[in-house]
Amino acid sequence: MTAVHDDLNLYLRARVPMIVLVTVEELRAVEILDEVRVGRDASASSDLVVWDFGGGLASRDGRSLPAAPTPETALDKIAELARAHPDRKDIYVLKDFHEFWHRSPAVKRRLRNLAHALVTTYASLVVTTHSADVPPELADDVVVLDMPLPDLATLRADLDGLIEQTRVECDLTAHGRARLAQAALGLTAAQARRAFSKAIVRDKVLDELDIPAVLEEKKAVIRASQALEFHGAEETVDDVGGLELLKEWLRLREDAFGEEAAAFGLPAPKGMALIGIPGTGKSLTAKMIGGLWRLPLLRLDVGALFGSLVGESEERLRLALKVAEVVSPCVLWIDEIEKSMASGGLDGGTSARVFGTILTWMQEKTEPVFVVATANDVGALPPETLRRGRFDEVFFLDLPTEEERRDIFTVHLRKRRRDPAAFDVPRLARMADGYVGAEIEQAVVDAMYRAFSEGPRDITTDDVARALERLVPLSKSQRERVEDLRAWLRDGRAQSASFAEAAQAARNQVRLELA
Ligand SMILES: Nc1ncnc2c1ncn2[C@@H]1O[C@H](COP(=O)(O)OP(=O)(O)OP(=O)(O)O)[C@@H](O)[C@H]1O
Repeated sequence: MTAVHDDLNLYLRARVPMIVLVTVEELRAVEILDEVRVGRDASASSDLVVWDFGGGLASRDGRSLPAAPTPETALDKIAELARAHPDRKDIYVLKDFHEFWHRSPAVKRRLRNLAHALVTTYASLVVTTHSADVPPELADDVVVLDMPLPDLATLRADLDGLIEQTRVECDLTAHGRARLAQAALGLTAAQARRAFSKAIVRDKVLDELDIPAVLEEKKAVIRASQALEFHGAEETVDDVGGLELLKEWLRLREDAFGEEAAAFGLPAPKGMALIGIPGTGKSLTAKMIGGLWRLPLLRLDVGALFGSLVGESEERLRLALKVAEVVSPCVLWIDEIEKSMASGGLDGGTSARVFGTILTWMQEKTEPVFVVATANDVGALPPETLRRGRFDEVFFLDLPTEEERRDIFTVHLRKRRRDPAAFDVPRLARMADGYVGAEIEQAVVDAMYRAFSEGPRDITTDDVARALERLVPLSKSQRERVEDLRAWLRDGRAQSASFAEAAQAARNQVRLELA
């Protein structure tokens, strides 16, 4: 039994007349409702009756039911049936109703009437829909229940069932089976079944090699949701130059999602915001956290949330957040969160609603999903966004200090298989005052191109120095924008990400006070 079984059972017992079950998994929803019905009353005095636009009313118990080709007739017939047998604990499931309840006042009215009429019977009405967009007139009469994606136990049971059914050769231990089921977390039951079946069909054996295959399948499905993307844990702490304070903060929380931490009474970290000038390593840091904490990293592309149909954006967002919850513990990286506010109300309030949904979810989430929100335009963010309670810490990634620039040159020279000791890194770091990490990387790469085209010969400090001179850093070309952002830091609204910077800020503060 899952939490959704318990919730449904509770509402049915409480005789709530109408339940709206929000899910993309219609089949699973009907199965769960049937399990709840049987668990509650296995006698012949309860039936599960499903209506859809193509098939009319259909009884689980094979009873013959009146024809009901339209939503209006369906509601009328259900009212008649319930009135004729007020003691039956029948569950009527209505599919496709979201297609009608916004468009037809007659459907809306009949639904309300039916909900009121069912109060005097033992029958219940369940509407399955993929959108929680219930018409406001019905809000008083319904309970909206979000059906989560299948949990590990459900997927494990499905996998075991499939293995038995197909009699496939299974080389997996119990632990291996659990890992295979875990790889499918975040998929719907049907998608998981497809991924398992594909793995079985591939070589007629189920073994450890199928785990990456199921993970790949999951990546593809999640990518198709258009707003979420899986990232492998490829970045390590060594790929990030500087940002020592930020790294220290993360290291301290490295094991915070484990069982031991929970037993110790530690709350799981909620999230962090990374604010800063473009190219200072915000995205890089987000990717590094997944690697450092050995957690799956999901990137939510806020821009991709926005669909052309009404309600589509919120729908995509809700699905994405659901996936993150079910995959948890995980890191959810909300890239360029300010984009969700970007249209300035020109889209009929969609962006404001999307943004509001993200903030409310962050405030209320109970699953261990660590949110990393990145932004480089704080002007677009309402001030309450970065309130404590939502984030454990707000970090500001400033222009790198000289020491950090040395670190960043070292990282990128090493990355390109060059020995940093063969370069005058301190000279380059001094020259690169005002350059961000991305620009330093670009200078190294530009120098390599030049050296390659002139020989090829190996690159030297002078090549990199010349590449730096050719580059106009953002801190110069967009001085005002950069200064605005830095002023924001000075206002004390964020924690500096670098040790040296923090020390410098403290020194400046002391100087200011003395003056
Ligand atoms: N501190 C750093 N150490 C090493 N490399 C860095 C650092 N900062 C930036 N880089 C390099 O620059 C690239 C781009 O940086 P990144 O995308 O992380 O910046 P960002 O702050 O997210 O920028 P934007 O706001 O434009 O998305 C990184 O992939 C990395 O190669």
